[in-house]
Amino acid sequence: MNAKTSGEPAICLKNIYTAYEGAEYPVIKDVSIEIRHGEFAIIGGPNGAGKTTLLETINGMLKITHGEAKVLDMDVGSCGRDVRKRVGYVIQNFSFDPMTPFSAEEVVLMGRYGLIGPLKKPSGEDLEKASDAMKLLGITDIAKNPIGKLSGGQQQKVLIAQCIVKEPDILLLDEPFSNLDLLTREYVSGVLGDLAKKGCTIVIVSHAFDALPDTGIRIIAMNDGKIALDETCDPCEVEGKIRSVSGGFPGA
Ligand SMILES: Nc1ncnc2c1ncn2[C@@H]1O[C@H](COP(=O)(O)OP(=O)(O)OP(=O)(O)O)[C@@H](O)[C@H]1O
Repeated sequence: MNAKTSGEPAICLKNIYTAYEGAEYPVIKDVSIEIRHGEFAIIGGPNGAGKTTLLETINGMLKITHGEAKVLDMDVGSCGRDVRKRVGYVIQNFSFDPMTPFSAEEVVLMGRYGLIGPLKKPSGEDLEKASDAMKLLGITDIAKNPIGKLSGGQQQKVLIAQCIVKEPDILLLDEPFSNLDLLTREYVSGVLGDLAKKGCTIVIVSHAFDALPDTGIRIIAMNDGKIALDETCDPCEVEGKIRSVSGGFPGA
């Protein structure tokens, strides 16, 4: 029985502390949250608050020093690799060398590799799913272009398509809108909202709140490694709520 059928939340953190290797103090401090299947959650808060660190904790990439973390019913500390097979993660700071020897469609197809298995060729179905994901993100016309020679926004759409083609149960996206123009932000946000309606849990770290889907948004605002606010509201209320816990600009 998987987490979806057992009625367990998709993500369940209890009194979690996470520290980077060699660091004296934890970044994430005593965080407890439950995020249900199909929820659309935004993690906000000031620079350095621990938002990326929280995503990487959920994805089993960092050492949990205290507490209990379960994702899709699996213990994150001992089953990180299995967790990552079912979680899509779009990282914040990506950069492709202009000479990277892969086309956009090859990068999208890489999202299927975990499902295909080692040393196996993609099937017709894999190619079809990659093609569908590219259509969904509106990048079919650049499919054959070298990834390193695309614009930042085009590369971002390729990386989102790569995660979608994996058909994950949870999608973690770190500032996915940072390179996208307003209309594209609105469109991609709608795509993510539709995925949530189909049961995929969406967790987005973002500083941009002007193009959220028209659905209940769970806001998790962080400050200094802790949860400062956790509630569900309408999209138009998100920015005000994040501002209310972010404080002023340091030095202002
Ligand atoms: N690889 C690392 N090793 C050690 N400390 C790190 C590492 N990455 C981040 N940190 C520290 O963890 C803290 C939280 O960083 P994190 O990237 O999670 O913040 P954030 O809220 O995502 O910030 P931003 O909005 O600027 O992206 C910061 O104090 C940062 O210096």
